[in-house]
Amino acid sequence: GDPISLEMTSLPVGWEEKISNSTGKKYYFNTSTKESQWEPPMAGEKVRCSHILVKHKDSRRPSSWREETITITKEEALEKLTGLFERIKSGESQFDEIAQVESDCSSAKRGGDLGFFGRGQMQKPFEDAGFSLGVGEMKCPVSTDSGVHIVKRLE
Ligand SMILES: O=C(N[C@H](Cc1nc2ccccc2[nH]1)C(=O)O)c1cc2ccccc2s1
Repeated sequence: GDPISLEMTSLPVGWEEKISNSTGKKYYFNTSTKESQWEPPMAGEKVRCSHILVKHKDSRRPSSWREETITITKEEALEKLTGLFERIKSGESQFDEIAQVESDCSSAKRGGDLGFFGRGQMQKPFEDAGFSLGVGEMKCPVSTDSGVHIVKRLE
């Protein structure tokens, strides 16, 4: 039969090893995020999520680009969040358009896109939601010290 080609796959999917033209040193390039880094990418599993955050008066930092001092209660924040979630589920509005206008996270500028993250990088309830979702799925509400979120897994 055909010779079996054994390819040593030590890099996570989407990463390539390259040689720097200026230094001749090895570096690593992510073909989907276009990120490059000198250290080999952690082989740990990663997910890419976007989110919509509604902060409230008890949030860790009750301030955002939207509002200097956030005074709504957690209950009011949840009511706002579920209203946004209904608009997204009904197809009335797109997730990224809502995030750009309504999210209290600075990622609002990127339609809520947080990029890729591995375990141990985000607050635990958010991480657990991100790693429990299938690609394209959403979870609402997810509560962290920052406020209440709609989480959507992108990759
Ligand atoms: O922690 C952030 N922003 C905080 C709010 C916040 N708290 C979070 C908790 C979990 C996941 C995302 C979260 N965003 C803020 O603006 O007060 C991040 C902003 C951005 C922007 C781009 C990519 C990653 C991140 S993480």
